[in-house]
Amino acid sequence: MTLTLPAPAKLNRMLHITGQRADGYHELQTLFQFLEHGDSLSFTLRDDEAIRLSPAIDGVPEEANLIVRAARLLREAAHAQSKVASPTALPGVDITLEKVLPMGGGLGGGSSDAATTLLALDRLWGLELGEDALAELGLSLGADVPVFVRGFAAWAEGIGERLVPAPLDTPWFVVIHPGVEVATPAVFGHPQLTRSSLAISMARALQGGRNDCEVVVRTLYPAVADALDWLDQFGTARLTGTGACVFCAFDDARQASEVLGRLELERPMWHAFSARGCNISPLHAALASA
Ligand SMILES: C[C@@](CO)(OP(=O)(O)O)[C@H](O)COP(=O)(O)OP(=O)(O)OC[C@H]1O[C@@H](n2ccc(N)nc2=O)[C@H](O)[C@@H]1O
Ligand SMILES: Nc1ncnc2c1ncn2[C@@H]1O[C@H](COP(=O)(O)OP(=O)(O)O)[C@@H](O)[C@H]1O
Repeated sequence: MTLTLPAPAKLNRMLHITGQRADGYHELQTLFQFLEHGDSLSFTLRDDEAIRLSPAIDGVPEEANLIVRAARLLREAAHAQSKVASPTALPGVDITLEKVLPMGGGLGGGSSDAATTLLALDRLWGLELGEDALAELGLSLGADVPVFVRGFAAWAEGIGERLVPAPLDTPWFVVIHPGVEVATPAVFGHPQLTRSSLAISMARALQGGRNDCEVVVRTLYPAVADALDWLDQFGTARLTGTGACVFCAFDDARQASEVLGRLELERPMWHAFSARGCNISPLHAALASA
């Protein structure tokens, strides 16, 4: 049996940096929302214990791939929680990845792939570890993984692990990838990064907010600044996460596709897509009917 599930993108509708912890990680306030657009993963159990991913992602060795890491971590956790006698007592799995989301794009593709892997294998292996345990495992893989495990649009605090549901509007978005890959540690390590925004309430954030990474990312990546300025003529353009993708909201699909048409003529070198925002992750919608 093969289980095929989506790994949707996320947007950070706003992102404020309110401090830095002793371990160097930054404290954030951010609004996460999912997009009806993303990667797709298929899982088929094997007769032996191997975990295999294909195709490989260029430049990401298998042992660093968040999909393989998530599968191995889940197997160890199942053993640690006495669900199985040994990690290799669970059948191996063939995982096929259809990669759509750009890497280092701020769309959370790697994190979303990891969350989809945790939920898919929890189901296929019959583990029922529970969402709290899966979110905690996810957090050890990356700060963005828990929101994809939980599957609801969220107001996030801490490093992104303290989540409460956020009643966001669900417009259509145009998302532009200006052709550069942003290194998240380079942004968070930058001396000029704002690290002391005042903490605000979710209600206030829902009325609009900035992305505190934007100033530094504009300086480090002129292509991102160019994309923000181009998109700003149609509304309020924002960076998602640490970039490189930028987005702008539209009332309907028609307006979004008109902007994509303009983009093709005026900036043919940029990749872009349009997709609707959603407050329940497409992963959870798919799991409910699988
Ligand atoms: C900023 C956000 C917002 O959604 O998005 P992205 O642009 O990466 O998608 C995330 O919190 C990113 O999460 P994620 O991409 O999982 O980051 P991690 O792998 O945990 O961390 C990469 C590196 O970024 C820095 N980092 C990350 C998160 C954070 N709150 N503070 C940090 O200082 C650390 O140097 C860390 O080593
Ligand atoms: N399955 C995966 N998909 C994408 N990136 C991955 C994956 N596994 C590991 N990575 C690594 O994680 C980095 C961040 O990827 P990604 O989550 O797509 O970007 P971002 O955090 O900016 O949204 C990549 O540059 C890559 O080195």
